[in-house]
Amino acid sequence: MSDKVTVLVAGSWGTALATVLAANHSEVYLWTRKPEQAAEINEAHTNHHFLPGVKLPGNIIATTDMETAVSGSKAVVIVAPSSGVRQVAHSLKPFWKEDMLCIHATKGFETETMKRMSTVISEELGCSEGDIVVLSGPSHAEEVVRLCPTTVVVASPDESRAKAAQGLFINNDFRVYTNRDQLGVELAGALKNIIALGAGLSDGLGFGDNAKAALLTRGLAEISRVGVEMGANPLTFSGLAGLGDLVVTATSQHSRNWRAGSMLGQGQPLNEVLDSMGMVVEGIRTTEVAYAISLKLGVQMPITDQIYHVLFKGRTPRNAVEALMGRDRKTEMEAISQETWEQWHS
Ligand SMILES: NC(=O)C1=CN([C@@H]2O[C@H](COP(=O)(O)OP(=O)(O)OC[C@H]3O[C@@H](n4cnc5c(N)ncnc54)[C@H](O)[C@@H]3O)[C@@H](O)[C@H]2O)C=CC1
Ligand SMILES: O=C(CO)COP(=O)(O)O
Repeated sequence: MSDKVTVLVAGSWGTALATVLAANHSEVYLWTRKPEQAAEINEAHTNHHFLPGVKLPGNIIATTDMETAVSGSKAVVIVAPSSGVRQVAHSLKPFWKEDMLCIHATKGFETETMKRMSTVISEELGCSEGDIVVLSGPSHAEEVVRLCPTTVVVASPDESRAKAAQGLFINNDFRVYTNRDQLGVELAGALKNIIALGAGLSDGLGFGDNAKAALLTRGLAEISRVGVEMGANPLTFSGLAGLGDLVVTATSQHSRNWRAGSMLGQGQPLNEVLDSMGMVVEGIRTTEVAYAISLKLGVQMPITDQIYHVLFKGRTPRNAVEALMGRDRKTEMEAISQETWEQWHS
């Protein structure tokens, strides 16, 4: 069987995952819609806008032609921003074969439909949601390409597919765990970006480590609360896709979500912040979706609620903090519903 694998799109994370795959496989095709970017990757072996100063392995072959990228491949990894995943999966469909493994590494929802990425991709490919494997966890592209030790999780209810994805990516620098909870892993990866925006806001306002620890802890509580309500395994949220990714995104200056939050906290307007980033900040659109989900399910997500009002309703970050600190007195264990508590203690 061919040792060719394919990554669909050449942003920061797609290119970084291509470098991991290039260490394990003879040919890695990297698809981009931009001819000048494909030429740069093939000729100079760089992708300077997304990963400045990084030399890419010579066995990464960039192309703008989907058929060339996909035909004969044993696995396709979709790494577009959530807003582009449906379009990319749609373009993939004519060349898609059922025996190809499909993995995605996108952290977000489709805003218009509030659907998860595995749902969107399976709709376009005409396969079952469980056939898609999600790759997530604490993994900044900038560190992965420097071969800093990194751990991620690959999740699918179909364990054989999760194991196949593990086999594709794992090496001494990039350790991969499997998990069956595709739903929980996808929710955790998307929702942590909201809390990372909040941590950036807090730092931008000049608050300290206490505030950030509170945001991370109570943020994880609301992510777990809504995740469990939607059917995820509570333990997923203390794993790599949950706690792990929350910590790395909310505390690292590599994080676009943290950086955007920090600029907002310093008083810059949202449109200026987004113009200056030049890369996707998934947490903005995810905040809209999570806010709508929390209203629809009647699940309290107080931090998400405040960040929604700061981003879209003109509330000042300081007023948002006052609102959070002035909430009714609570018991900490409301993080888990009584029903879930009883289920885990019966
Ligand atoms: N950068 C990172 O360290 C990590 C990113 N992620 C996730 O990976 C996803 C992608 O993020 P990045 O690569 O960082 O974004 P990026 O902003 O670095 O690159 C996005 C790329 O997608 C392309 N693109 C956008 N829409 C497209 C479409 N419809 N068709 C074709 N190409 C399209 C853009 O031209 C750009 O090249 C996001 O969901 C992000 O949360 C996950 C883990 C780490
Ligand atoms: O998900 C990430 C790291 O695991 C990347 O986060 P940002 O999109 O905030 O850079």
